[in-house]
Amino acid sequence: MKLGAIKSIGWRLGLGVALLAGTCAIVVALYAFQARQYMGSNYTSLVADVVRPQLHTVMFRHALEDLRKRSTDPDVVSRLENFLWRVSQHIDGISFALQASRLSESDYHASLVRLQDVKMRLSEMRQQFDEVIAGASPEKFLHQGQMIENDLAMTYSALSDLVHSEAAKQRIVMERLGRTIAVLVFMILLLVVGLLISLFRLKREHHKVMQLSQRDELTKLGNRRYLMSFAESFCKQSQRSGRPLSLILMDIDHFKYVNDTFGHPAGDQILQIFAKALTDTAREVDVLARIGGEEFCVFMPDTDVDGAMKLAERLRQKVSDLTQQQLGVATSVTVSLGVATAYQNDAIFKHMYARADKALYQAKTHGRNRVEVG
Ligand SMILES: Nc1nc2c(ncn2[C@@H]2O[C@H](COP(=O)(O)OP(=O)(O)OP(=O)(O)O)[C@@H](O)[C@H]2O)c(=O)[nH]1
Repeated sequence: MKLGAIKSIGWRLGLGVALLAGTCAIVVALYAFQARQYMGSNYTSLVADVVRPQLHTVMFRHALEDLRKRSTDPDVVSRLENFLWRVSQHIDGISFALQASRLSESDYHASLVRLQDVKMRLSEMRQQFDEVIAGASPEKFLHQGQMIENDLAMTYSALSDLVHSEAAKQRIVMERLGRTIAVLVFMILLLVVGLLISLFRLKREHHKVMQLSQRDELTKLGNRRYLMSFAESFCKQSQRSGRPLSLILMDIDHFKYVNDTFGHPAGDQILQIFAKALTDTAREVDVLARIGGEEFCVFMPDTDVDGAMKLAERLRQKVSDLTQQQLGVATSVTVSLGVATAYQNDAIFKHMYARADKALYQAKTHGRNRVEVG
C-alpha cells in the first residue's frame, strides 16, 4: 500500500469519525431541547403544594359542620377564621407555584381562574362570618362554604391529576434520556476503541510500507534509501564522538558474463548467495545495502580502516571460496571492494562515498578480486 493511500485512509477515517460524532451531538442536542421542559422541572414541591390543601378542604368541611351544630363555640369560630385566612393564602401560593412551573399555561388556566373566583368569594365569606359572629343566621354562610369547599375539592383534584401526569411524563423522559446517554457513552467508547484499533493498524501498515520501501526484494537487504536513512546520523555521531566510521562499496566481478552465460535466474541466485555471505560476515550494527544491480555496501560505525579492511578481505575471500556447487553455476565468482574510513571531521557521507567509489574503481582496474583503500 502506498503512503499516499494510507494518508487518505487516515483522512477518511478522521472525517467519518468526526461526522459520526457530530451526528450524535446533534441527536442529543435535539432530544435535550425537546426534553428541556421536563428536565428542569421539580414537581415534588408542586405536588406537595397541591395535595396539602386537599386536607384543608376536608378540615374546612368539618369546621362548617361544627358551626352548624354549635355556632357560638369560640373554638369553632377561631378554626373557621383560621381556615378562611389559610385557604386564601394557599390559593395565592398555588397560583404562584403554577405560574412559576414549566407546565403549559393552557393546562392549568381553568383551575387558576376557578381558584381566583374562590378567593373572591372567600373575602365575601369573611364579611358574612363577622355577621354570623354578631348573631345572624349561619345558613347563608354555610351554604356559601359548601359551594367553596366543593369548588376547591374539584380544582385541587384536577390540579393534582395534572401535576401527577406531568411528573409521570417527566420520569419517562428522564429515563429515556438516561438510556440515550448510556447508549451514547457506549457508542463513544466503541468509536474510541475503533479509532484506536484503526490508528494502530494504520501505524502498522505505515511501518510495513516504510520497511518495504527500504528493502530490496531479491536479497532482502536494505536498498539505497535504507542506507541513506543511516548516513546522516552515523556521520553526526562520528563527528561528535570522534570515533571512526567506515564504508565499503563492492561490486561483483564480470557479473554480465554470469548473466549472459548462465541466465538471469542464475545471476539472481548468485546475488542472493552474495547477500547471505555479506550478512554472515558483517556485524549486527553494520548497515548492509544493495545499492545497484550487482553493487553492495557496508556502512560500519566505530570501525577504523584496519577493521574495515579485515572485513572486506574476509568477504572477498569468502566469495572467492564459494564452490561451483554452492553457486549453482559452472564458474567461480569474485568481488572487488573499495574502502573509505572517516575520522571525526571528514565524516561526511558524500565524501566517504566518493572515496570508496574511487577505491572500488581502482580495485577493478588493478585486476578485480581485491580490496583497495581510498
Ligand atoms: N541477474 C541479475 N542481473 C542483474 C541485476 N541487476 C543488474 N544486473 C546485471 O548486472 C550486470 C552488470 O554488468 P556490468 O555493469 O557490465 O558489470 P560487470 O559485468 O560485473 O563488470 P565489472 O563490474 O566491470 O566487473 C548487467 O548485465 C545487469 O543486467 C539483477 O537484479 N539480477
